[in-house]
Amino acid sequence: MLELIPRERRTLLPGVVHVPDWLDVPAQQRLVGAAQAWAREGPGARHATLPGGARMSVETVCLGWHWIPYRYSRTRDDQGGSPVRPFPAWLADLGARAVADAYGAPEVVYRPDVALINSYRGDARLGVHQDREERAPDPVVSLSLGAACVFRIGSPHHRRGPWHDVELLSGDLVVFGGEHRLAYHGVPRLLPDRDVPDVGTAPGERINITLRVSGLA
Ligand SMILES: O=C(O)CCC(=O)C(=O)O
Ligand SMILES: [Fe+2]
Repeated sequence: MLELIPRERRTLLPGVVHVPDWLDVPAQQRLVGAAQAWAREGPGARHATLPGGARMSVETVCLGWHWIPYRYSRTRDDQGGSPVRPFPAWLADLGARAVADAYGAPEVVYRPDVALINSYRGDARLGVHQDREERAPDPVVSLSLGAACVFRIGSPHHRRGPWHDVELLSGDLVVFGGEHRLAYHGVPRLLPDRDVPDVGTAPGERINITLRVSGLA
């Protein structure tokens, strides 16, 4: 169905920008194809295990640095120890365009070297957390593909809100940085009843790609 109410680009909080429909459908299809290939390579995507023993409901594959709750490694230490897949230059270029567009700052230099590709299915969700394993101040880029979701973001200081809840649809971009680089955020639920363009995700699946600058060497 046609989207009747145009969704506006919005600054949700200082440093937090939502750009609806940033990726056109062919670009979304290319990213989904790449995400599926990454998720199949080597030991593949996995449900990471939290320090308390709980298994995350999202399935994740990493590029550049392997994220294990809560650290980065060059090797997939919770999957047999093979080297993490390299971070592709084209994805860094896409990240740089995302930050420049979101912030309206073409001069900004942004060289991400980590990607987390999360697949959400069914009741999968992501509890509120900070992205704080990085050692660089650069923003986080988030690209949404497939099923819609509620994305929740608040302040860097309060784990329990108040929250800004925003619906993310396939093709949407969110950038969070500046004074909200360490904001608590999460994905409380998918919105399975929304129409989804045919971008190649499995039925009901949402894929999110987050790009970050690790600051690690
Ligand atoms: O799926 C999303 O939109 C957010 C993902 C996220 O916060 C993360 O991977 O750290
Ligand atoms: Fe996050």
